[in-house]
Amino acid sequence: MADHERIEVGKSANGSPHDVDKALVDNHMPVITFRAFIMCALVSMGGIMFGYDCGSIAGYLQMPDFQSRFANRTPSGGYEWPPALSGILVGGWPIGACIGALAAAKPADTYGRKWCISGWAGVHVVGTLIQITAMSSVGQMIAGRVICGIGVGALSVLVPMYMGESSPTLIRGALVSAYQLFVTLGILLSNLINFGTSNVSGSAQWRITAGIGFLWSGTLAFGMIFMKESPRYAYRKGRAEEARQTMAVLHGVPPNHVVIESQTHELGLALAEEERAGKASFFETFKLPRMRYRVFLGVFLHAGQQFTGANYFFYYGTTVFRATGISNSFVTQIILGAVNCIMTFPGLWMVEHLGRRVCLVGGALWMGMCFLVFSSLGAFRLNPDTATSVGGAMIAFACLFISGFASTWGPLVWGVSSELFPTPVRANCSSLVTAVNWTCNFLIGFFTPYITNAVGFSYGYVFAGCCIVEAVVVYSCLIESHDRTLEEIDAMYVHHVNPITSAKWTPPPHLAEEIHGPEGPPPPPEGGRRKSLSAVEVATGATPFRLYSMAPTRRESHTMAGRTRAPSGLPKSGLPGIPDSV
Ligand SMILES: OC[C@H]1O[C@](O)(CO)[C@@H](O)[C@@H]1O
Repeated sequence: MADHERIEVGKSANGSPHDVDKALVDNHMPVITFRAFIMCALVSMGGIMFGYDCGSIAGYLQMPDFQSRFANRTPSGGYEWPPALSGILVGGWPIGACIGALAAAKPADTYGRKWCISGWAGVHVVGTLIQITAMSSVGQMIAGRVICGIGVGALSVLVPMYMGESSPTLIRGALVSAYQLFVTLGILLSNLINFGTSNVSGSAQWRITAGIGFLWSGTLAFGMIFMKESPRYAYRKGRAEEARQTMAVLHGVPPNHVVIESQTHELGLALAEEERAGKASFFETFKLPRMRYRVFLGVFLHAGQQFTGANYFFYYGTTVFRATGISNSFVTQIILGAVNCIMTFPGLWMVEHLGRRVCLVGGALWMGMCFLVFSSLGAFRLNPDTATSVGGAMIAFACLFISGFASTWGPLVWGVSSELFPTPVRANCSSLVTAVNWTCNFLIGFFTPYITNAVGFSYGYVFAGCCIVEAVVVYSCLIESHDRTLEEIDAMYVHHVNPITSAKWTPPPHLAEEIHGPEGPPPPPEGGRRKSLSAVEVATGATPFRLYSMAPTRRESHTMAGRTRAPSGLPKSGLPGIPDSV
């Protein structure tokens, strides 16, 4: 249809009766508008803040001015970090983040996404202020880290949620996946800035890096004031016209465009379906068919992501590589940060072409192998005479490890775990697994100094062992969800499909109809094949596009804690208080 051509369609794109006789237009829709670009650039600051905080501490611990203020003096006149101190300086941040992630959802539903994002970024500004003004009080420094963690943790839930709810359809999938990319970019930026300031004299060494942190959080806190509320949130609050106007502005089309009409209608359907499906309480979650198994898998994947050992390098890399005798460990940290950022791109391609199981099992085996070599070199070959060659080889294996992490377990775990959970329990399960991720992140941050003090580089064998266990568990327990609808994944777990052969599974005819209804499988969403769910769903249970499972098909009941009658021969919802038939 020609651009700007006005058409009378007689009724809405969805044929909804209330829109009959409304004039719709179907003119050209740009891929991205200036307004949408500014919105995305602004909220991506949330991802950068995550990575920046995570990556900067490694450098601080090695900076002489930071040590002279906060570390303990040794009898020889130097400085040392008692394990408890460095552990809490590093680990206080993920503990704060865990609290922030758990606290974020409720106020975001009450006050709206945009004001909460601005507010939590403001919390981060306060945390940074506390850190930067610390003269020699380590308690103040720790408090600042925890407060920054609270801000980042809350934003780790809200930023992907806002992106998913607001960004134009055509770029939504790419943008939401890009969140992990911004995290890796933040790590790299902090590594580069630490490198630049490490030779500056005085407290500017670390205060410059910390001060630049204001740029991300201050811009986000201030900039959000001028952003529009997420259309999905506005719609839920009964402000349908505002939602329509916002979508129109972000898509660069008039409010009566067919796409806006269709999306407004879908918001209505999604909301009605969510209300119909209801929410299961935390304990009811475990009574659903095979939910204990699936929750175990989700928790395992998130704990596993942390116990691959990636944060051993991101938090303590500078210390680790100084111990190998490498002259500038800040450079090594930059190399690791760059590998982490760049290798996230092939990961996005691999998961779509090789599938989840191959990526996760292959990634875990690869990382395990890298840690085996890394630790063996450090434990048995490293001595003052071999420091340059062995230290160099250790850096090479650390880079190979990070490549494996960044292209598999780093980004994939968030999407894969969310595909495990049916709609009514997704919010509960997602909070649980996010909290597990942050808690394990804390465990690595806190206990690493104790363990490395005791066993040195042999610590890497623990991570190697974890990676191998992870490969075995994923191989034996995780169903291949690539190119499957949520209904199929759900049914495959409920019907005990063998994970090892799951990629080739086709539903027997009677089940195919239960899954898809008599019309067969629904068409894929805009833009081709269905992709893994994003951090949006993980964090909130919200869905950036309308899920197949939210379509009001009759089969949903048997696996999705539905309120309708469970089809014969299939497990019932098992939820107390939710009747099997209505
Ligand atoms: O890119 C590395 C970063 O990614 C995460 O695993 C989150 O997915 C962080 O814990 C880590 O610091």
